[in-house]
Amino acid sequence: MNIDLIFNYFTSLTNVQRQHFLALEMLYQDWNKKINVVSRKDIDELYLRHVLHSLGIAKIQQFNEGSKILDVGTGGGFPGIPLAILFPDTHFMLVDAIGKKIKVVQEVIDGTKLKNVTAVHSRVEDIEGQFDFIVSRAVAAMPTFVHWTKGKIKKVSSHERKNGILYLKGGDLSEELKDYRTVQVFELSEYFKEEFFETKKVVYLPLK
Ligand SMILES: C[S@@+](CC[C@H](N)C(=O)[O-])C[C@H]1O[C@@H](n2cnc3c(N)ncnc32)[C@H](O)[C@@H]1O
Repeated sequence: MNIDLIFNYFTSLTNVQRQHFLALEMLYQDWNKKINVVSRKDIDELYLRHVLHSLGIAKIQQFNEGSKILDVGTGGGFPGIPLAILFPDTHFMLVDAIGKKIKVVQEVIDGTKLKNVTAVHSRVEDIEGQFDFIVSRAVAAMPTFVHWTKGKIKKVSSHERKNGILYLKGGDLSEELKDYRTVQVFELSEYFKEEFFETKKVVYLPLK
């Protein structure tokens, strides 16, 4: 596995952040044997396909100290765990409807001793509270996702960019996004040169 990918694209990490990123390899290798949260093929490319991909959101949006981020349908912790390592002063709530996935996320939180992450076993529709941004990857088409997360984004922004959804998506999104006039699509190939990112994007949908 190639941790250098992370260190080369994020050059100002502290020692603690580097240790956290390094720890992910063992934790996911171990836990994935017990509870499958990452496909067998992908686990060998954890740093590329999961960690660096998750961090693509940070190339578009940096999170302020004290802000609150919700990761919907986090599965094994993506994109929430890598982002929580990168932004230790921001609070992340990671939610998934499947308990055994949240079990793995909790083990990763305990194993890294991350203090700024809460893992919650719930459908997102049942989550209370409001967040600055909602992040996600591979959970639902945008209309369904917007419906599920309605009312969960704070109206007042503490970032220059308006609060909203930051969603990792791939491929042709013209049909899926055609009804959203304010949506912005950022190509991750502009930030990461690996072939994996050729079709990968961050979709930003500001709160109405
Ligand atoms: C394909 S997985 C993606 C996992 C992770 N985001 C990733 O990219 O590796 C989709 C996840 O969304 C979760 N999910 C689907 N609908 C949900 C809902 N309404 N509330 C919470 N989690 C949900 C599923 O349980 C599943 O773990």
